Amino acid sequence: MNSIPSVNLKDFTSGDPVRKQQFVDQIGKAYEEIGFVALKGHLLDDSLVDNLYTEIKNFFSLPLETKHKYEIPGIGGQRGYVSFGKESAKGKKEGDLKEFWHFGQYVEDDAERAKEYPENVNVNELAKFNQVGKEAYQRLEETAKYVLRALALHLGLEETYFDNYIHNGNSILRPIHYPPITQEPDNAVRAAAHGDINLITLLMGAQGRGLQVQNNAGEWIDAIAEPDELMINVGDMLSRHTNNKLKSTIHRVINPPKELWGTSRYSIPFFMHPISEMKLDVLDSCVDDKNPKQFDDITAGQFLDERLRELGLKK
Ligand SMILES: O=C(O)CCC(=O)C(=O)O
Ligand SMILES: [Fe+2]
Repeated sequence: MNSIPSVNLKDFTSGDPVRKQQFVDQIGKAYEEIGFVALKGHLLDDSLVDNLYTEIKNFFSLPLETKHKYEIPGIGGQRGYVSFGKESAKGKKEGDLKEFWHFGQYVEDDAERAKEYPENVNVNELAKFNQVGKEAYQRLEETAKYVLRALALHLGLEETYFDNYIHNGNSILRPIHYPPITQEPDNAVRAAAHGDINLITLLMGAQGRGLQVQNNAGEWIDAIAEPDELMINVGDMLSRHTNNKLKSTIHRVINPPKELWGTSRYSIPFFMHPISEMKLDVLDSCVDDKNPKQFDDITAGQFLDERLRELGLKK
């Protein structure tokens, strides 16, 4: 496969069983082959998208001293600001050429769960930043819920199988700024090749060139979305849970050609995580003689912890 298939979530939510099943089949096939789809019909409206870009560009334009106030030690970068070069892909020593922010879960109906997560960090300098981030988080989370319902059906599970695992889950919304490149980056790239940790990722901002996905033949193909599309991919948690039936595909963000070094890239992934106690143990339905069980049993919380250490975010 050398392009990313496009699907429309409105088919799934249309109420028409034929269109619904078509969506399930299309996304299921795409995730078994390339692990990525471009999704139309998501739940973010244009004004929310515009406001979110405005707010995050305003934030990353603040003076470095101001941004540093929001870099909170001891929480593995799970909320607030993470400065340039801090995160490196698993197994790579050079840091990625990016700075980012994390909005986390807004737990409003479960005091015990609320205690488990670090609090969201409020930016005082920007009046609308916190509220716009929360709205985008919740719209993306709702969009992701429907995508997971479609995947549950594809896997032969109850449609709502994932619902209780993702309600108040440990998802994060990560606006990223890749600043202009000012000197020869040697071995460093905007984002080195990696698989995502989580269940699925919904990515805003894949409209420009930069994101590339490795297909089965090992070739890097461009993943470029239409203006009204989100890029959505399978992460390692879902790949483990399905014994690699659904593919967590390696992807990267390459540096622009030299004449475009002066431009920033802004992208905004929403990493959909379940609650920490969800067992990622391989589903029985994904094991047979031809596909023996490939992964040890582990919970989502343990798996996340392991990976944050490998990324240099947790000590
Ligand atoms: O910036 C992008 O387009 C993709 C970023 C990405 O893959 C990630 O943060 O996991
Ligand atoms: Fe990624």
